[in-house]
Amino acid sequence: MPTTRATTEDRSAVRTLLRLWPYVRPVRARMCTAALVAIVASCTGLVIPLVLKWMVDGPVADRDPSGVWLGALYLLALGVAEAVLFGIRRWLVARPLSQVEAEMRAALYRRLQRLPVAFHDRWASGQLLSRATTDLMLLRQFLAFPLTFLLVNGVTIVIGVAIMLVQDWVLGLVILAPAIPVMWTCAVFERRYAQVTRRAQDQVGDLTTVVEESVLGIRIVKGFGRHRSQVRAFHELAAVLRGTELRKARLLAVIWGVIVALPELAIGAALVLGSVRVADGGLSAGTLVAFLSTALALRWPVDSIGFLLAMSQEAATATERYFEVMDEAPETDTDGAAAGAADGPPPTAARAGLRFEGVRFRYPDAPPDAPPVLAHIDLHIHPGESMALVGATGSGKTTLTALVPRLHEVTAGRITLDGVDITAVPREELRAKVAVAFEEPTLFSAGVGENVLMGAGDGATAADLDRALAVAQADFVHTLPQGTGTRVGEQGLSLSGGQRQRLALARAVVGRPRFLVLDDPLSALDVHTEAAVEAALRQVLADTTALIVAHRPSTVLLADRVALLSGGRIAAVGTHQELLRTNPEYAYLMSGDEEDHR
Ligand SMILES: Nc1ncnc2c1ncn2[C@@H]1O[C@H](COP(=O)(O)OP(=O)(O)OP(=O)(O)O)[C@@H](O)[C@H]1O
Repeated sequence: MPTTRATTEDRSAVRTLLRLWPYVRPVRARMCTAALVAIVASCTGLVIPLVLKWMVDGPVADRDPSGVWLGALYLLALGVAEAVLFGIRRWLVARPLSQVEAEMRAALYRRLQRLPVAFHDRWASGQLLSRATTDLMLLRQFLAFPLTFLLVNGVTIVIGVAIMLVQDWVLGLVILAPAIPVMWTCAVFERRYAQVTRRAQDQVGDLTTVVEESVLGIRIVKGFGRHRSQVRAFHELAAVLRGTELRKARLLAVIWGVIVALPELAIGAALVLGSVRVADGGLSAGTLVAFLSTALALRWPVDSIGFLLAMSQEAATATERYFEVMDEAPETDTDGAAAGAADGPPPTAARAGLRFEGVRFRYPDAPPDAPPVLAHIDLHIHPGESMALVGATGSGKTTLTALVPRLHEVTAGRITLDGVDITAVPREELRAKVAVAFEEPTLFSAGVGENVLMGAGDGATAADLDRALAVAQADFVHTLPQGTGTRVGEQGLSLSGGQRQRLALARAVVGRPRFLVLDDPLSALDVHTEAAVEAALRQVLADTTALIVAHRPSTVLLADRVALLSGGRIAAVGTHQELLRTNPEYAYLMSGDEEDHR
């Protein structure tokens, strides 16, 4: 299962999180206002101990009931002000942050659409899914809460400690004593937590992949009675994830223990020391009350640091995982020197059509010592000609067809359309010129008509749709409950294989492409339907240059000529009959039902 596992050891969480700035920038004013409001709210809480001091040393000592009531009123007003301010903060950030999350998700989706097929070959879909969902949710939570509160709590702690030192510097120093061990624990925690978080988030991605694969492959799972082993595999992965989450919980428990216990001990020590000094008359009771209330008011800001740091680490990991995808180079529109030649020289007879010149191709993730899938391909398909591509299974036919619309890039050599290097043609233009249909037809969760019209530009009409459906012998569409508006289920699973293939073929021909690349498009059809499709397709192919991967003589007969792919080269080119006579490999590949088609 391909996943990416980056190391987080040398990562700076701050530097990683700073990469979020371009997305946060548009809402920076609201974020700053919200942080300011939160700081004011938090500091409002610190005024309460000072009111308490005033009450204890004043009205309480003087036994003045009206002064005590006034003090109580002040305390109530401060409490209400604090609550209202925190409410305003929440209101300020909620909407802008969901906007940030939505924008980041849209950017990720845009990038995924633009990343080359080689990237998608390499990445497990669950890893991408978990980045688009869990990771982005973690980022929103970080921006809404820890980002603000690490700042707010930091400021509150500094102001609170300053107030305590001003009240009584000896007791203040007692309270400050745990600061160094707490900071050291935080630093160690951060490093360890970063690694475990990364592992957990990657494991969520793996688990998502297993769930997705077993849902999509439910027929295979059931058909082969593999449900128990699938459940076992899921349980095993879930147990690994649970172990990692428990490790996270243990780390959190340790830091929480240290962060809570040490300051509590310090408060206890300050309480004893302060009480002794009040008894000796060296400290007023009001000052001790104010001091301890301030210390208690700082408990939450200090205690929360543990989980705020944990959430920040998770957010840093999520950012890292997000940018692993965003940093991948998307498909460029045109490449280097060839760009600009798209308008190119007018095609001459020798140059027109589809040409492969010394094309070599190796999959980027193939082992370095493996031979290239395509070693040296030279092939010329004339304008309006249809060429069948025949070869043993695994000889590279699908690979060769994928090079024409640039789903993969040639390793060496070049492919030209009407004399123009395909790398010089903007991809959008190239893919408008070249239509494709693959053996495994993918349909999207949309209406049948929408699925077919995906193959045409915006100007396509209902007549174009009907023509394409007729060519592909897909008239069964009209008998569906809502005709061409009928939605096909996820991946079109509610249709038969042959029906899906015919829709994919209709999608390929609906835009009247100049070049057509078909990868064994009729393999799932019965002979009668195949013959009908071929008859209709022949009219389409009359003015289209086509490359058709074929396994069966019936499909080969669609084409004007046949190319035999063998050993990474075009071993022979000729008509079906010529090759049958002169090429033993071709004759062998076509043996079986060839007699019916002579
Ligand atoms: N994404 C990939 N990464 C690495 N190698 C690949 C990839 N896709 C295919 N291959 C390898 O490339 C070779 C050619 O595969 P390809 O699918 O082009 O053959 P094919 O002639 O179309 O086969 P078939 O007739 O069975 O469809 C095979 O050895 C295959 O293992």
